Amino acid sequence: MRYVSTRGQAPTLDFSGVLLAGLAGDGGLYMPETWPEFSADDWRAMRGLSYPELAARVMAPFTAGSIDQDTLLGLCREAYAGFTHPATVPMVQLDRDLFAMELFHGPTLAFKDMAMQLLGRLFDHVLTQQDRRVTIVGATSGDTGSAAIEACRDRARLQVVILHPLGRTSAVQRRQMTTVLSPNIANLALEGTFDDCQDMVKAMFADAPFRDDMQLSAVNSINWARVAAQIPYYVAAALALGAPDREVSFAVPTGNFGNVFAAWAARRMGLPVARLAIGSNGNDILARFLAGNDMSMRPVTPSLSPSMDIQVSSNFERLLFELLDRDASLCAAIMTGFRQTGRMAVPDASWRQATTLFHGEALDDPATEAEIRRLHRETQYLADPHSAIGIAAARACALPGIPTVAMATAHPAKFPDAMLSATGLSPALPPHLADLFEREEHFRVVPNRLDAVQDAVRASVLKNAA
Ligand SMILES: Cc1ncc(COP(=O)(O)O)c(C=O)c1O
Ligand SMILES: N[C@@H](CCOP(=O)(O)O)C(=O)O
Repeated sequence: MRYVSTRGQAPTLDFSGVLLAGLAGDGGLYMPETWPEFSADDWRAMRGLSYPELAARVMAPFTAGSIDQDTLLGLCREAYAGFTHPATVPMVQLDRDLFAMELFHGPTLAFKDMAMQLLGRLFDHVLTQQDRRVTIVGATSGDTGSAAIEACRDRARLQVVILHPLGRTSAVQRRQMTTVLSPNIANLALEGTFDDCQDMVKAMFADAPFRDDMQLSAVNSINWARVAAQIPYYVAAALALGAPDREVSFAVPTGNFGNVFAAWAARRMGLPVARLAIGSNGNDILARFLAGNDMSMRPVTPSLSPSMDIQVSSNFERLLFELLDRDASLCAAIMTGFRQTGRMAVPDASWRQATTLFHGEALDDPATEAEIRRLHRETQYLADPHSAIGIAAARACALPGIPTVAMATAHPAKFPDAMLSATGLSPALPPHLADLFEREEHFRVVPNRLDAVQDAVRASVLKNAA
């Protein structure tokens, strides 16, 4: 499989190339040159597979030409062996046609482990083949960082530098990152928002001498491999509910648009998906877009669901590229205009097309807390603030007779204050994290300036090389 940039000016690459490149050289995002499609019989043949087998089957067309199928299956088996639930991604029935798929049974208790546990191994495999080292720079609003650190710690060919927004994650999220003291891990606390962190990552990629000198790579969902590894659990959910002989809908708490774009990709590959409901917090740019084609940036406000405190949803560019029938120069022009004006000029026809599949629902903090409380009272289910937003979106956007699966993206113990305030309960961290608050923390505060961040990245690479 070859990959093309959404902005049309970068060379096409194979899967290994895309994995290591992260962001395309023209600032765009890599997309499969053509979409693989599975027939109804292909989907039926996947029923009964274990999760690692299913993941390898679904991802095989994307890695074809770079990674052979046996190797991919072996990596998938290793990646999901450490998940604490035997089903890897169990589903809980909340109502007659409403289910929650729990994606948080990996080591860092959020859905990011689903892709990151595989990505760490894919990086190791490809870098060993090519005898190379890379520096991973990542931006996190709370969960990507710890999942990347856990997946990449102590890997000799990887240096990992994670930027988080100072004071804007939960204490559990921050400590999951900053208490990992491995020499190949560095944590930078940026004086800014997650969007600033993400902009820094993109700016470092745009600085070609720096990018080449540091051998930069990415683990955010701007890296296609992240999105590809998030597709299989949508397939698992749909098959469990009767696909391909029955339609399903998904509801996804959304920030950077990577998770819900994986659902879109599953549909594009032939999975019968009726509706995609997007849940947002008060940072509701995507809900405003779907309601009235208003994709205009507003200042980010901290919320009970900090991982979704995002205004620039990077993966929206991938959907836009498709909505524009893959017109890369128009896509590039719209994205450049967005960064210049803070408003994205999506053509009306594309917006209308998006609204035939996507529906948005935004919950402010009081509504999020009310949803957590209601769920607990009526079903005894403890949903973290992000998952609760997804479940509320599922209820608001459900189609009669079609089951909706809401993605439960984080364990409630990651957000103890919100859970306590909503339910009076504070779920315990699992045994491997029980002493998290006694561990030593290490991170460096950096000003919101590219030169300061680049200096810190360079210093961490030199320190580990010494
Ligand atoms: C717990 C949780 N839920 C939802 C999201 C939003 O997912 P995405 O950024 O893929 O839209 C995130 C962050 O990405 C998250 O950490
Ligand atoms: N919510 C994320 C933000 C980054 O998203 P990604 O999927 O692009 O890595 C986080 O928790 O860090």
